[in-house]
Amino acid sequence: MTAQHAHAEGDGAASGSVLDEILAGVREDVARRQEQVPLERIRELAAAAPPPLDAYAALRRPGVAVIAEVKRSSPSKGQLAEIADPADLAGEYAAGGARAISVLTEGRWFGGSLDDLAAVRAAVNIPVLRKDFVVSSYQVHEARAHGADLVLLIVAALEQNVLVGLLERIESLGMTALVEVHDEEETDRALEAGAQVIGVNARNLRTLEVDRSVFERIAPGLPSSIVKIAESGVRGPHDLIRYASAGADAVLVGEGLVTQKSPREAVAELVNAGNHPATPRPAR
Ligand SMILES: O=C(O)c1ccccc1NCC(=O)[C@H](O)[C@H](O)COP(=O)(O)O
Repeated sequence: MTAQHAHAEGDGAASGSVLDEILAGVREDVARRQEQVPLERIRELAAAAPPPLDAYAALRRPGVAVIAEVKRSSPSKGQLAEIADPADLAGEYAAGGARAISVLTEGRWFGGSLDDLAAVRAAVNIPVLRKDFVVSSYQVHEARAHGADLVLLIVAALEQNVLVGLLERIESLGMTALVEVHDEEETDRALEAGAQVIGVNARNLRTLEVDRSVFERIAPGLPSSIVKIAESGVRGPHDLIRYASAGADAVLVGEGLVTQKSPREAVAELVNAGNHPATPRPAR
């Protein structure tokens, strides 16, 4: 099945197999890259990279932080935007006041790459997230070697012992893990694993539908020390304010930015809403 198939027919999503299909492709791609650049070499490159930025501190600063995503396409929507120069887009996001940049590095479904990550890293001085389907420590070292400060871990994609191991590996390299959940059970697993930054993704991985109320259900139960990120479904300031009312420290936004004529202005609008005195602040 292709990304276009899932978008056009919705069948892969309904069958619950989109995540499995993505993971199968990711495993093949990682194995191929590892043949070209062995683990030992990628570890050396990671060790030689400039030190990571403190993403936890950046996302805890006052106001609702905007994490702006470099997103070309997706299983739910197919192609969203031609992004010829991800570094330029990231520069626009940063100029608009984004607190961090998310870079999708998965190639088959999202049209991303590690080259995108490296280009964005070189262009901005704010934390950069490797947003991918990370299942192995090789990918964590790759992330660091290409300048990531944050790495996404999707609880639904990982056995608990693997989640714990990857989280520890990310932290041992000085990076921050953004641990993504979709329901209460995954949230318990994220907390048990020791996550400090939790993203509640409103997009259901089976149906690909966005349900913003999932954040409203889960976020209030999270300890105040946890950075709470609302992922997906922000189409304008009204969605940011809705998530802020439920305790969001940050929102992660893709489609709502890449489809705008001026991504810089679109980010600035969200940032202004996040800083507005009337916008609720998370309880600390
Ligand atoms: O975007 C998708 O269709 C998708 C499908 C399956 C797994 C992940 C998917 N997206 C990754 C993301 O989490 C989003 O890119 C991110 O939260 C931004 O969402 P949005 O602002 O709604 O583009």
